[in-house]
Amino acid sequence: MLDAQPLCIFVVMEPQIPLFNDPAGQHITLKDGELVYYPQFFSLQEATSYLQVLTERIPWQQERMKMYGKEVLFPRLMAWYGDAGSNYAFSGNTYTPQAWTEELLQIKERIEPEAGVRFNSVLLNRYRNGKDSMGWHADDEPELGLNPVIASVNLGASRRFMLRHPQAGLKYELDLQHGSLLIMKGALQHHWQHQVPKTTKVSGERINLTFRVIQRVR
Ligand SMILES: O=C(O)CCC(=O)C(=O)O
Ligand SMILES: [Fe+2]
Repeated sequence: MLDAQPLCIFVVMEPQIPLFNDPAGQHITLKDGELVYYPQFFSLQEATSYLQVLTERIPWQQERMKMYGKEVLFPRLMAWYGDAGSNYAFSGNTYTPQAWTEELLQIKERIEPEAGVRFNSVLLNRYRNGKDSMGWHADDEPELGLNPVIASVNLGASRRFMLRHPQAGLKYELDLQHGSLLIMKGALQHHWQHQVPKTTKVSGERINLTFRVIQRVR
């Protein structure tokens, strides 16, 4: 049984007011995967400015997916940016990237030295309030290749990020705060799933950016 007797490792990050950026990363070694969490990767001012600019300038769309033969709306807004050709297929759709904006390129260049890879695309998700969410999944599409490095930038309301390793019965959770960076790497996407559940505790907006390397450019 998947969720029987999970070994619960529970981490709650202290809420902090990041006036200055602090690039210190917390290395979290999990069975079959690795996380590096930088609670204050961007300063409060930078993070707030990116949140505002992205909220206003990105042509956010509510996409549809097929679920059990029915068309349903994703419970969040999305956008896909990247190098020409870095098409990405998931949940029954293929997304063609829009050309990089200045802000997205700036963020990409800031995080690449930490991630140690050059990203060619980014998926943007906008959670309008606590009712918006993302269900359990792994970022294990063939385009992402073996052991992908995925860098996740968080702006706006803190949301709980939950991970589970169904085979080993393990769980791990952390709150992703405004201005933070989470790097997922190693075999994580092949063994762990993650989600951002709905919550009644959050009413504010949140934008998450997951920078990725799409390997098979079509
Ligand atoms: O919003 C988040 O923190 C998670 C985003 C995510 O898992 C994804 O875009 O694949
Ligand atoms: Fe994901």
